[in-house]
Amino acid sequence: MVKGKITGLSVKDVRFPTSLGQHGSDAMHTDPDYSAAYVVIETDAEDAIKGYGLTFTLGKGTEIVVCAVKALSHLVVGRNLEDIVANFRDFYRQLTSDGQLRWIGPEKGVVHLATAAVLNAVWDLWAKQEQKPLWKLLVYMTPEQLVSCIDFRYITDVLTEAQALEILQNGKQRQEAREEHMVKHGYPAYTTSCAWLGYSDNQLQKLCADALKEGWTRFKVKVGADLQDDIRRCKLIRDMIGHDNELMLDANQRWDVNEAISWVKELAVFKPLWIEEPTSPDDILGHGTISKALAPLGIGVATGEQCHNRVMFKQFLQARALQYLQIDSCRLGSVNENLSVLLMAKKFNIPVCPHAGGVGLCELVQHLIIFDYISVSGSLEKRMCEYVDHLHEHFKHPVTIRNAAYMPPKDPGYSTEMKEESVLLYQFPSGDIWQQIISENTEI
Ligand SMILES: C[C@H](O)[C@@H](O)[C@@H](O)[C@H](O)C(=O)O
Ligand SMILES: [Mg+2]
Repeated sequence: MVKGKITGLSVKDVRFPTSLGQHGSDAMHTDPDYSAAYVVIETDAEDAIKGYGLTFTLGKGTEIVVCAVKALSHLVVGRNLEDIVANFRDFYRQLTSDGQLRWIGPEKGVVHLATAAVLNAVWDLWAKQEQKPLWKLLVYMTPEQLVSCIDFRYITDVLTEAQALEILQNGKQRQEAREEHMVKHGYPAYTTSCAWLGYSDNQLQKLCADALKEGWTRFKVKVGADLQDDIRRCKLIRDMIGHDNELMLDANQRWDVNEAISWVKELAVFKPLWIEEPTSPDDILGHGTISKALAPLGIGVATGEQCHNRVMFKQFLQARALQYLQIDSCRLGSVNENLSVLLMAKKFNIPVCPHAGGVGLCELVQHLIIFDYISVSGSLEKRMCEYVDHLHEHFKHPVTIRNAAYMPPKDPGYSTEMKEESVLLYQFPSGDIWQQIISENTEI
């Protein structure tokens, strides 16, 4: 039973200088400093449990998300947690439909990233008070409770509340067996850690060899800046992993539509399973054109990490413009909006392969995709969750990867809580790490 009134909400700008090692670099984001707007909510409950939430950014601009979180806080502080979870849809709508704030959205951009950070903290608090990892809180909620958390506005033309209920009721069948499978085998993952665009060939080969030894069988490589480089690096990695293992490509929105088609055709020889973000994340029809052109080659289109909201995902699904749907735990309106997208993906029979990496994205999205398998999709076919091997040491309950699979978290909450010393050290710009970088004037 949840309790307590939210008495405080704080938000911090926490940045990790990953650009110094080119970790996370791609054809469009050549110097990412993996960062987070990190939210902590407190209540007056005796248990003094706090809720931790975050959204993911690349360094610059995190301060703007911090401002947006502060702009939302008047809707959160003073609310009873019991009222929030009993009317979660209403609370979601209050955060996303404030008559003035929605003008800088609606449900997109900075204000939606801020909404994600705040709601992620609320879900963390709720799961902790129920003493369950979030995935288990969701699995053991009734279909009615789950549906009550979803704002169906703008998607009822493809998913009504009644259709969502039916999917979830069907999902209750044999869910114990699927939960057992998750606890025993975990959720299948792929790695992006070997082939960031800024890594040298030697780095790529060393990391790939290490990953193969660790049992990884699915690899994603960054492409899009230079075709000859892409051909060389794709050949390198394909030769190392062999033809029994999966290779995916990620262009991070670099190309125009026709350029994407011709460029990927040049890389088809390496038999990629998908091309990720081939063009603008806003170009739904463009993704459809690319999907159709590459289908004869057996190459799918994957996208979602920068897809604003459920309405965009609805149209991607309606237009058959993607073959792999990549939800993100911090881009969409938290668990609430991710639930609606998981249900729409099930309705269209499209596999969900979540985006992860960054700061905490692995820690968070593992809960959502484990729930998806147990209670919504019921399938692991053509499904895998991204894993990136950076920054887990800064979390109190970091992910556990075994045999290239996410093992279900056991600790209560949404795995969002960072170590206090990490927050202190990497807070921007006051943290010691940043004071040192700034004083050395290291190009950052
Ligand atoms: C800037 C980031 O590292 C992106 O390159 C990363 O999220 C990437 O798109 C991915 O799919 O992991
Ligand atoms: Mg990507």
